Amino acid sequence: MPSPNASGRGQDDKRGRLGGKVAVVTGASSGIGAAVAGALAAEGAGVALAARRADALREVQAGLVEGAGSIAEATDVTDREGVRALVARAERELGPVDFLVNCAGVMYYTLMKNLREEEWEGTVEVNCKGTLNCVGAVLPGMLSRGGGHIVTISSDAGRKVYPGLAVYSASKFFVEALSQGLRLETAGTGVRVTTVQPGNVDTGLASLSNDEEAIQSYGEPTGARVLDPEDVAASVLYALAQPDHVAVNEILVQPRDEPA
Ligand SMILES: NC(=O)C1=CN([C@@H]2O[C@H](COP(=O)(O)OP(=O)(O)OC[C@H]3O[C@@H](n4cnc5c(N)ncnc54)[C@H](OP(=O)(O)O)[C@@H]3O)[C@@H](O)[C@H]2O)C=CC1
Ligand SMILES: N[C@@H](C=O)C(=O)O
Repeated sequence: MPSPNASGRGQDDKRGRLGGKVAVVTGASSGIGAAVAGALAAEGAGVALAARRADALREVQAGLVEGAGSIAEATDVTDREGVRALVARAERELGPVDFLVNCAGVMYYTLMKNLREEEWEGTVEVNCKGTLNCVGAVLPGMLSRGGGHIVTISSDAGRKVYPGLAVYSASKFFVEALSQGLRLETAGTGVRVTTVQPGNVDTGLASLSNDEEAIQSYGEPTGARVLDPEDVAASVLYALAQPDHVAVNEILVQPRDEPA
């Protein structure tokens, strides 16, 4: 699905803070990923949008500002070869990948005693292995070019475990540990690694849950004004738009009235 305005590196170099850069954004079919794709395109980056739902991706792509090159590629992040194909296409049609923004994720409110083992497994597959697949697909190119930036949407649940979200929290602790390790190992190579840790955001994420006992115990909204996906996209943009010598390693961004 190339956009009519798909363009390679260089054509928009002077437009926006990210002109001439190329980003792969996973989870771009909705919520935070869609907002990130929009924010990066508005700053002049070429964007490869990835998620499983092709129609939803196309809709997000159609809403991007005119002029930014983009592609939309139906991708399941749990499929390592599919992720490699996504990155290969992005490089072919947009240029070498400067930014990976890992937004694909799932979350199920569930109590451990209720043994929702398929949900446990799905969480590990998407949030942990999916993130690894994406990192693995871009890291060699970034290292060989001496630069790149990997941003992962973690969670405030990557800093503190929430009841009803034990496996989800574990998956976000995983991405925090992975990102810390990657950051330490790539220091001096030009690669930057950031985690963004949002609190509650107004997206459809919570609608995956159907363990009523867990939802009633821990998953009901507090009534506080939560974040919009665009608030999280602004944090991603802040990290990506820093001067070369600056690394914004972690950003905790929560609703004002839901500190944790
Ligand atoms: N909403 C919130 O309160 C918070 C969310 N987060 C994190 O933000 C990220 C985005 O979630 P959010 O925007 O809220 O929720 P959404 O449900 O709107 O977005 C989730 C995205 O992940 C994609 N996705 C899910 N499974 C796969 C898969 N196997 N392969 C590729 N893409 C997949 C979905 O696309 P598709 O179905 O088309 O594949 C969708 O685009 C998640 O990592 C979540 O943990 C963190 C803190 C708070
Ligand atoms: N806010 C977090 C958990 O409660 C999340 O949605 O990741």
